[in-house]
Amino acid sequence: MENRKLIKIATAGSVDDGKSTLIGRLLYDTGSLTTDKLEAIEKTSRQRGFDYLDFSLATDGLVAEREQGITIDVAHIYFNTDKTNFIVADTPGHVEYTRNMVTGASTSQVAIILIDARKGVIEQTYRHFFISNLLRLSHVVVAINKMDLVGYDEDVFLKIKADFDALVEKSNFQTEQITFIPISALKGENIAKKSAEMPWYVGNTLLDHLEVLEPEDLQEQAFARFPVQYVIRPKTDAFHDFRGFSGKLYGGNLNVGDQVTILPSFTESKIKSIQLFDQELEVAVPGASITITLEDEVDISRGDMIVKSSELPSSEKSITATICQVNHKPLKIGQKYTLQHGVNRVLAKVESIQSKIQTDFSGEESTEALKLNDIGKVSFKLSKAIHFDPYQVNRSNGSFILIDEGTHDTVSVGFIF
Ligand SMILES: Nc1nc2c(ncn2[C@@H]2O[C@H](COP(=O)(O)OP(=O)(O)OP(=O)(O)O)[C@@H](O)[C@H]2O)c(=O)[nH]1
Repeated sequence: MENRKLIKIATAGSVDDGKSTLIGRLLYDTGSLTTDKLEAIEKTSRQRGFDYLDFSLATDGLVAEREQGITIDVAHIYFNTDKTNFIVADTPGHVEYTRNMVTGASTSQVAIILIDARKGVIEQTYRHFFISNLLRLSHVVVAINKMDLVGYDEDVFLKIKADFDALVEKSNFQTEQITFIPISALKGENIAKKSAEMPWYVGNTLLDHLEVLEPEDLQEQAFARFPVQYVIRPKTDAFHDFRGFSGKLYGGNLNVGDQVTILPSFTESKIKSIQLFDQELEVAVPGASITITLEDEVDISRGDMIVKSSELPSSEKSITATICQVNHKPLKIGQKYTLQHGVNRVLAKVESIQSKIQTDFSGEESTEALKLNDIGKVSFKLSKAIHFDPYQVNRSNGSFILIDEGTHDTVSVGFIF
């Protein structure tokens, strides 16, 4: 199997900063646009009387997807270079940007925060950076766009960089890397080719920078977590003893012979075999969709989690989490929701709202309710324990959604720290 790097990117920008244009330009410069699409862009640009190609048209007509039961406009756009596959989660900037960005970014490793060179750092830039921070995106690229409209002036770039640096200072953000790149998405300056207009900029082009990133995959440094998706019990006699547990492995490796604990029963056994399609493995790595069998006959059902006995997660009936409210109905103290953690569902009652967090880094304030797009710290009592890791250790095992029991709508996304 070809082993190409996969980089997942979240884009964040305010209305008209040029997000669509940038994505279209990346598609164009990597040869990822179909001839049909390119012809349509050329035709529409001509009709509109432009003397340039309007790449913002490239992402038009993409279907909105449903993610985790949230009706939300997140389009996943794919492009690739010789070495790397990229997925961009494109979320509209204008409406409900917090919930859109949270959803789009929660599976990404890299955030591109767009800033209009004419406007500089604005309030929404704070929010975008805050969310990148909250979701632990390991790399942030600050793309200062529309440099053509400020005469490709280095001083404009330096001023915005200084303002952003001041924001980083205020935030205590432990990012691995923040990179500033002056670009013109429209003209293609510093996207795939180095700009002759900005000789003062000595760094990489955006595409080169994205290609050399080695985003630390949080999952790979964590503990092995294997939520069981299916229990396989073939009926034929030949396979009488076979009982396989299928699912996707998150976190660390699992090996044949590992002593494991099955949650929530806390029963112990040993891994007898690991299969990947029809291949027998000694070791399974994170991200692999595998079927495992155990030495003992253990009662396991969908939603149970198999972990190494030496690496147990936290098991708690009371949790405190950072919540982003993604529904018009506010979250209030005393309310009950269905909390979905992986494939498991438990009842959750809001015990207290500890604070609402200001996304401009000005601090926290007390509140009785969290409204749409608010972010806050909330404590819950659960009907049953969930078995979780902190989000910074294992993203999938450290996050959850809250579902309204009446409407079945997702009302919040939560991250346990
Ligand atoms: N001069 C110049 N104009 C740009 C550049 N990038 C984008 N634009 C223009 O800015 C306007 C907004 O660009 P879009 O790409 O539609 O912006 P957006 O951020 O996707 O906007 P929303 O879709 O509303 O979120 C369009 O008229 C673009 O042609 C740039 O680098 N230079």
